[in-house]
Amino acid sequence: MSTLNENYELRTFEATSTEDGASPETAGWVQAENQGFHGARLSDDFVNRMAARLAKDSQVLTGAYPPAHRESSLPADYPVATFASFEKTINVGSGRLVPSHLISSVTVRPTHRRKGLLRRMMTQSLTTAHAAGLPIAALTATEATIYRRFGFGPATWAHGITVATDSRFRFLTTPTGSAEWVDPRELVTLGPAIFARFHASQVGSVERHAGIWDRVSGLTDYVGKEDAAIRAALHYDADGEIDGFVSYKINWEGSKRSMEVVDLVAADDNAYLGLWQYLASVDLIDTVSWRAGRIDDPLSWALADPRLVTVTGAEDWVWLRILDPIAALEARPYVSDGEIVVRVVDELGFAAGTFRISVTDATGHVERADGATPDVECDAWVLGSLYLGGADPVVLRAAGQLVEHSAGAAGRLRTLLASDGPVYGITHF
Ligand SMILES: CC(=O)SCCNC(=O)CCNC(=O)[C@H](O)C(C)(C)COP(=O)(O)OP(=O)(O)OC[C@H]1O[C@@H](n2cnc3c(N)ncnc32)[C@H](O)[C@@H]1OP(=O)(O)O
Repeated sequence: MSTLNENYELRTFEATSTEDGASPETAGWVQAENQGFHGARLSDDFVNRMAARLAKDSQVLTGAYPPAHRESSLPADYPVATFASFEKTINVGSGRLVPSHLISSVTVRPTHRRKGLLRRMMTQSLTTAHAAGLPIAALTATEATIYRRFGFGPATWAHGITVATDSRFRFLTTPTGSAEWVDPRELVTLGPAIFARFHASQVGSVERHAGIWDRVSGLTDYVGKEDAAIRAALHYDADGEIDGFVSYKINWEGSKRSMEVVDLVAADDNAYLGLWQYLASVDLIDTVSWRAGRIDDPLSWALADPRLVTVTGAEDWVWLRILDPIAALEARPYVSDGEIVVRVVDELGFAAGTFRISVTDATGHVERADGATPDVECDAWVLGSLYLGGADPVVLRAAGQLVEHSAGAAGRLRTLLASDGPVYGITHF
């Protein structure tokens, strides 16, 4: 790798916003990050709003600044590369919420790419998180080819679905409760408590950051404009307590009328089906699409005609990186007892070594076993994919990404790392 990137100054600072607005450093970083994702130039008001959101989550921002600023270039406050990290919890099963290092906003200006700036910012950030004792790092990726080299593996997935909501839509068992329209802007206040219940119960869920609520409520789109086309409904349980919401947009294209779900959060299974009942009850609509459907979707099992649900796409969602295998593997729950020795190869070193995982009475004990013969061997990114139980070691062995040193070991690892429920999440960051 070229050492050209060493000429750049990396500055790391907390996102800062006061009553007077964003600090100049934060404002420049926000503009640069937005342009890195090909966004339109942002108004000062929206930059201040974004900065306030980043500051609310104590996001730590890194910018790369070239050694010499060209007079005719963008302002010197605009870094040529951006990187953000912040701490949130991930549900690793049985309601266990593990503090995690979330990485976001990774951009490098095209005129400065492939000089190792991403590698430098990533290595620095992971080293800091590891030193701080965070067992896991996580991100959502624009491209699936970037992050394996840094030890991240896909760990949760989503299905794009389109559901026919015409007169054939009928549940085998009717969910209880009812739905009611709400001003979508209310979701900024009502949404977080509903999400907290989802998050506490769903393995694979990532705690949400403050910026999400502006978008799902239509308060601001990606360039700061209000999206007044967003509509929303709440779901109430049989006792009248709010237990779910959906926000959505309606598309009219000639005679085709469809709805697109922006966000759907349910505190439990009944509320989930109740929200679909509501969506299917909207007149003049033929289909409802959602980018973030579950892989194991109860919807198709609940419907009299499961063929109403069409899977239109499959997407990797959260990518995990194990920073501390012992802490991470002891933090998650186990559904069966057993023992296995795993060797992890990690170019960056954080997860490298041989580890014995012993589970007794559903409690995991993990220790270094560097002299022991491993049962299986894999790269750090594979461990990230296996960690929550959403990926199958037997399939990874078939793909040539997990090596079995003792017969049947991939199958034993599958049993040992099985999750206590379908792995899924609805947080993009
Ligand atoms: C978590 C998130 O925020 S996801 C968002 C990612 N950002 C984007 O998609 C915005 C557009 N793209 C970019 O800004 C840049 O091209 C980035 C951030 C993807 C890469 O930044 P660069 O500084 O060019 O990467 P850098 O030079 O450090 O490359 C590091 C390694 O990744 C590889 N790499 C970089 N970009 C890509 C890519 N898009 N696809 C595959 N490999 C890549 C490089 O070849 C290099 O490999 P090596 O070190 O193993 O030889």
